[in-house]
Amino acid sequence: MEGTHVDFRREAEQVRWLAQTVAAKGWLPATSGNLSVKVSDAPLRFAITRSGADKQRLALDDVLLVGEDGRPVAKTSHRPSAETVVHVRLYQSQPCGAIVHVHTMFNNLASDVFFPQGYVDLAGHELLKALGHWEEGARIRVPIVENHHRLDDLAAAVAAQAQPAVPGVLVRNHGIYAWGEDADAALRHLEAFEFLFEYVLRRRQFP
Ligand SMILES: CSC[C@@H](O)[C@@H](O)C(=O)COP(=O)(O)O
Ligand SMILES: [Zn+2]
Repeated sequence: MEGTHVDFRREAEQVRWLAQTVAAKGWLPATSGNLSVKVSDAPLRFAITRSGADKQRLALDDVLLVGEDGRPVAKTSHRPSAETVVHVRLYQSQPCGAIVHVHTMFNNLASDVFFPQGYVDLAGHELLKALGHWEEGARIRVPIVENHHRLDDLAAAVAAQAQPAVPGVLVRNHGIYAWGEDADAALRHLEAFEFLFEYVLRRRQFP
């Protein structure tokens, strides 16, 4: 089969590292979430978790190489993540090398509470620097899209709202897609978003 020779061990190890790191935080409950690391741009190839894998115990074998059609490049008995199409659309539209999708309590709450206004407003926080905003008075809006049942629609909605200056898109009562230039940056962005969502929600309890 075409492409079976592609060596993606380094990217597969990065996916496993990301998955285990994020799973240890409790951010991938009940086999939810999916994670990927780009291997090449032309043609687009990336390493992604298989569908239904428990990321706490992810093996290298649970990471598949897929192409821009979202299908495995080589023969495998596993299916790639059901949400692979979202990763495809993000790689095609954003300058990024890794994508993490997680379901957490605070990103679900934030996506629900702020859905009517369409975004989560983040301002006045030191941790905005971790999202690349070093300017004084930094303020960003993290977009929230509907949790479309059809994954092509979900992918289109996420890609339409994605922007390089805000490396994440929330999906209503589902989770977040966050990305970065590499695995370290994607994890840093995710950690910053999760901290800030928790802060914004907890802050509402005080006058
Ligand atoms: C197990 S519920 C979560 C899934 O429906 C989905 O949203 C998800 O994030 C994981 O899908 P997957 O196909 O395992 O990558
Ligand atoms: Zn999901």
